[in-house]
Amino acid sequence: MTTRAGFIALIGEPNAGKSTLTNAMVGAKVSIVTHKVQTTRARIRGVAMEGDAQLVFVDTPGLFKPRRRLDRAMVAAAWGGAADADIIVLMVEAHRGVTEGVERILDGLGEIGTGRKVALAINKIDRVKPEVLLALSADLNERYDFVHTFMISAEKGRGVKDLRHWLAKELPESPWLYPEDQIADLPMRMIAAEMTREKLTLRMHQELPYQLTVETESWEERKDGSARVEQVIYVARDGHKGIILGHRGETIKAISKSAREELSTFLGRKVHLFLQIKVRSNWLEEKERYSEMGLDFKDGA
Ligand SMILES: Nc1nc2c(ncn2[C@@H]2O[C@H](COP(=O)(O)OP(=O)(O)OP(=O)(O)O)[C@@H](O)[C@H]2O)c(=O)[nH]1
Repeated sequence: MTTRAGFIALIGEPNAGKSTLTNAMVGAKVSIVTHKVQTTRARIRGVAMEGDAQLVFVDTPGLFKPRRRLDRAMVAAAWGGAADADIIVLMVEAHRGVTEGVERILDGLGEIGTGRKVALAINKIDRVKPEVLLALSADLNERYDFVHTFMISAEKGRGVKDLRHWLAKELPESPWLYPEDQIADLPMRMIAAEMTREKLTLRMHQELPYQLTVETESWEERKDGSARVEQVIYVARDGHKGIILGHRGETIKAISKSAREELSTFLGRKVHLFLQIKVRSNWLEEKERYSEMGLDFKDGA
């Protein structure tokens, strides 16, 4: 069997609908993988299967006019994600048309886009009349040589199938980048633990993030449709516990809030998240900790 696989970067102004489209692409059929890939500059947003092709969507921060240093770093990261991708899809909002921001992105594409497949996806078509769409498509195609133009509504799911089908066809022949069963089976509780670990990593400094691990201890589906999730943060030292708790527990509260919000958005329903910190000086030597992370524990290693 010939398989195809590759990275697809969705770029566009903030609010163009990149996250909505990723979710629509991944759909119910497959799970989504949310984790940082150390070797790639961008974050993997979702993995979708289409026939024999595996589509890996990479998240890029919205492209906007950088003002501060942080802005510049984010925009650079977005372009970095795009430059590493096999296919770039530029998302433009139908009702906003060619804004200054879109013009700037087109200029950027001119610089990095040569020899790459760049498709145009005019999103939010539910918000405009067909004649507006045709004019916009013509205008954009005059400004940049897109290999294909799609008219979509990521939110309503219109045109999403066609786009996914096309992407699958255009990806290079390659073995899958993620084992199919791993994606399908990646347990939700592991993804949820990763989300909390990510929030911890963002807040903690230096080596602390490498000395902790997060496990989901219990996951209870409640009658009202919400989920009750209990997680344990294992730290290696007593002092680390205090740092994660923060003054009057403020740090852990903030971490818990952002992890809960992300998980809740991901699941599309309410989540009650409870975090507990346990000190286990030797957790790095414990076999169960590794299997919880989906890693092999190598004896003697
Ligand atoms: N009417 C309409 N709204 C949409 C459509 N797609 C996305 N939206 C809305 O547009 C808003 C932004 O969507 P996101 O998917 O968060 O946009 P994004 O590009 O990921 O935004 P950033 O992460 O800020 O870069 C949300 O309120 C969506 O509900 C669409 O097809 N039609």
